Amino acid sequence: MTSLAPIAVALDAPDLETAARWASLVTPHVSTVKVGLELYLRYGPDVVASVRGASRVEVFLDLKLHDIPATVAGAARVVSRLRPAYLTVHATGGAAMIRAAAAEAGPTTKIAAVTVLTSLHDRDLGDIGLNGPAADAVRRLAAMAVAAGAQAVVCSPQEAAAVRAEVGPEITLITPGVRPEGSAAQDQARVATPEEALNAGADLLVIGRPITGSPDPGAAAAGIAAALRRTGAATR
Ligand SMILES: O=c1ccn([C@@H]2O[C@H](COP(=O)(O)O)[C@@H](O)[C@H]2O)c(=O)[nH]1
Repeated sequence: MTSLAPIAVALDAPDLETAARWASLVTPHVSTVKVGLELYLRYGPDVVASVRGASRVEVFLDLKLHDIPATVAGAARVVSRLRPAYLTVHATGGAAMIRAAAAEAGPTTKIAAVTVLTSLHDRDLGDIGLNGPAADAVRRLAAMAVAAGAQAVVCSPQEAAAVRAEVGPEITLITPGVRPEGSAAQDQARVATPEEALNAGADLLVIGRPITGSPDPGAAAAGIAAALRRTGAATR
């Protein structure tokens, strides 16, 4: 049996039937499926069971919580009952907020701190009050988030090596902004290929539209997984 690729397929579908179909097609090949805001806001907690189906796939709940500590603590407590492997919060919510989320996440849920969205360019940072370039802001936010109890960090593959050096080997590095060679970047600004991301130290690659936009999402996921195995990147 071949091992599952360290890929979280972003199930950014407009409806549950499509998301569940994509999940059933990709789960023979990837370790994780990611549920984001569109699905969760439309269907609520039931969506997690629907995309899990009968598989043992890990679920990444990408809700990007960002509020005062007490509110985020309550949200983390409630969604931890769904036993997601990861739950995201925005690192810019600050250390107290991250600490509150980490205190409420169950033992099987890692709080993943989103540093600087991969859709932002260096030139966008000033407008949102962050001192750039993005690589510096990501490194600062990652260090703060981990010190506050985050067990995973979300950054672009372009910052993965610097973040790994900053936070050490125990923290799970998750990288969206992954595009196989020749795929359009779409609204992603800081991108790299799957092989580059893993070689830079990423543990889990978030890939959505390059897989789900394919006429055959199962084959697209299998192709990326096989390419990673061929280059040896997946066995880093
Ligand atoms: O910085 C971030 C944080 C989260 N995301 C999420 O990842 C996927 C990427 O999907 P693609 O189709 O591969 O672009 C999407 O669900 C985002 O919400 C991110 O892109 N960047």
